Amino acid sequence: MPLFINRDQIFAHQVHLLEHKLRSKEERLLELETENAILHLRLAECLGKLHVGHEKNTKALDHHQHQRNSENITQSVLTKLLSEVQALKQDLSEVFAIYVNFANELEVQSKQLLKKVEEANSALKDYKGDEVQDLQARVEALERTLEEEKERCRAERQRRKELHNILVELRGNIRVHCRVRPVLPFDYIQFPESGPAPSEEVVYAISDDTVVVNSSKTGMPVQNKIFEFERVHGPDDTQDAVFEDVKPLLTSLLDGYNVCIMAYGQTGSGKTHTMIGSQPLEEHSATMQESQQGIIPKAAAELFRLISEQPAESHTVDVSVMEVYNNEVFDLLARDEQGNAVSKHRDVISTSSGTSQVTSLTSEPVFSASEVMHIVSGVLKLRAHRNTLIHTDSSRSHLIVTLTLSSKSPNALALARRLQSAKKDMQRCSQRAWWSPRCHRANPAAQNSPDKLFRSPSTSPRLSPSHSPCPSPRQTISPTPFRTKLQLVDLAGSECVGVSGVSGAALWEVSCINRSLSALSDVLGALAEHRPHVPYRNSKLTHLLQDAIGGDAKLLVMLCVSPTQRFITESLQSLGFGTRARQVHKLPPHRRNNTLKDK
Ligand SMILES: Nc1ncnc2c1ncn2[C@@H]1O[C@H](COP(=O)(O)OP(=O)(O)OP(=O)(O)O)[C@@H](O)[C@H]1O
Repeated sequence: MPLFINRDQIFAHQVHLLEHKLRSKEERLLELETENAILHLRLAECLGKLHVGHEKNTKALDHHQHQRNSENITQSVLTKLLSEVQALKQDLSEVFAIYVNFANELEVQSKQLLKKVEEANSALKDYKGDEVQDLQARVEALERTLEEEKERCRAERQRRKELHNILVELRGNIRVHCRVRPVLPFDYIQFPESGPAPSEEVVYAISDDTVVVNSSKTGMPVQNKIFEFERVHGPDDTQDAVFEDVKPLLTSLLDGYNVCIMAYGQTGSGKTHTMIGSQPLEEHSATMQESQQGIIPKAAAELFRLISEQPAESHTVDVSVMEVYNNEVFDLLARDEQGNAVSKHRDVISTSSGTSQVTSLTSEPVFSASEVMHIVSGVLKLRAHRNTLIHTDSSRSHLIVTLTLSSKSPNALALARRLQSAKKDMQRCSQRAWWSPRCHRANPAAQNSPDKLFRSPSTSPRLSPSHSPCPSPRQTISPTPFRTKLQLVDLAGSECVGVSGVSGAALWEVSCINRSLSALSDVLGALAEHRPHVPYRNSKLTHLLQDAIGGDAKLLVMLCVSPTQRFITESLQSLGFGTRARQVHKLPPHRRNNTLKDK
């Protein structure tokens, strides 16, 4: 190891040491600075916390101060309230004292009043003894008189009705009933912009014999047109209610009158509903609900009920059904060689006694109402129907159901009518005999045995016996059955071609329907005006119904009317037809001596 260390080396060594120390000092300084910064941070944190604590403290102090203030206020309010309660208590005790005084006073006063009332009552009793009792008696008497008057009025109304009915019968008037149906979906009018809208109701049944139509023309005030008929039914009237007023005619049938009930009205006005009922064809049977049945099933039931009250086996009933379609008569009970149901064309002829008759018309014996309806519902399928804009199932033909009643042991009234009728027929025939060779020629045929013409009811089907023109005196006293006819007619509906929207074959149908209804109207016009010629033969319908319309049968026209503005023209036309029908004075109805004619 060298002994001499030069100064530079020592110096360098010292510098190195000093540099080392400096570095250590600097490091230490850095550490201290870091610590200082941390301590600064902590200080800041502590200062922050101190500030928050100070704030909290201040708030708590404030709160405390506020509480103390509130307590002071509450205390003062309580003190005030207490003094007020004290004052109120004082007032209350004063009021109570007043009330007690008042109650005592009231008691004294009511006692005094009661005493006065008792005194007044006893005074009134003395008074009532004379004038009030007298007044009371007069009021009671007046009430009694009023009741009696009301009763008399009711009886008078009833009597007026009965007398009117007798008058109608004596004058031979046609009875007209009217039924206004309810508003139905097809009463709605289809507007291109807004779709369907209900048409306004304008036809009202205002009483049991009056219909009012609110008729308005554009720019004119509304006019009420009033129509009176023997009976008017409103939209709420049931099938039973409608039949109730038709029922007496069935008794007339057994008393020897021919009867015809005919439904007239525009298409869709409710004729088929009224005459048959409103259920699908298949259901037109005995099973149709009784309340839903129309006049035909109800009349058949009533007829058989009336027969059941007569001596057994005294009556037989035959049914025939025909339709007038496109002015031709069709027998709906006819059968082909194989026995299948076919509708066959038939002719209507006039007999020399002035009646009309359908040739070779098939009739079947029936023994109950359900049998009648079974046959009728069977042939309804053959009836012409069509779908029109107004009515989806519109009848295109006039349907005529005839029930012929043959009576072997007629009642006294029927016998009297028969005698009277026989006399008339003999007179008529003897007057005609001097000029009518046909009358003489016809007599031998008329003397045929009744058995040849009236087969046993069990043989079915059979042809209706044809009329012979003149009876002989011997025949008038022969004890053979006599016949009365119940004709039930569901006419096809009148309609405007434009409204029903039909064309082609359907147009021809409408034209035929309208022409036959107009012919019916013409016949009524001629009868009402007593014209010498009545144009029965202008249509098959009028020719066929000649006896019912102009003869001595009891005829009831059931007008069916739609209630809405949409069909007002047709409704007014139907009501006008009914009014015209009422004006017809026919021969007073009498029993026709069918025995003689049929022989
Ligand atoms: N009084 C009524 N109550 C309830 N519905 C009714 C009434 N009258 C008619 N209707 C209904 O109105 C519709 C038309 O009635 P209906 O078939 O009897 O008319 P219509 O006069 O016979 O018509 P058309 O002459 O075209 O055959 C049916 O659906 C029927 O059920």
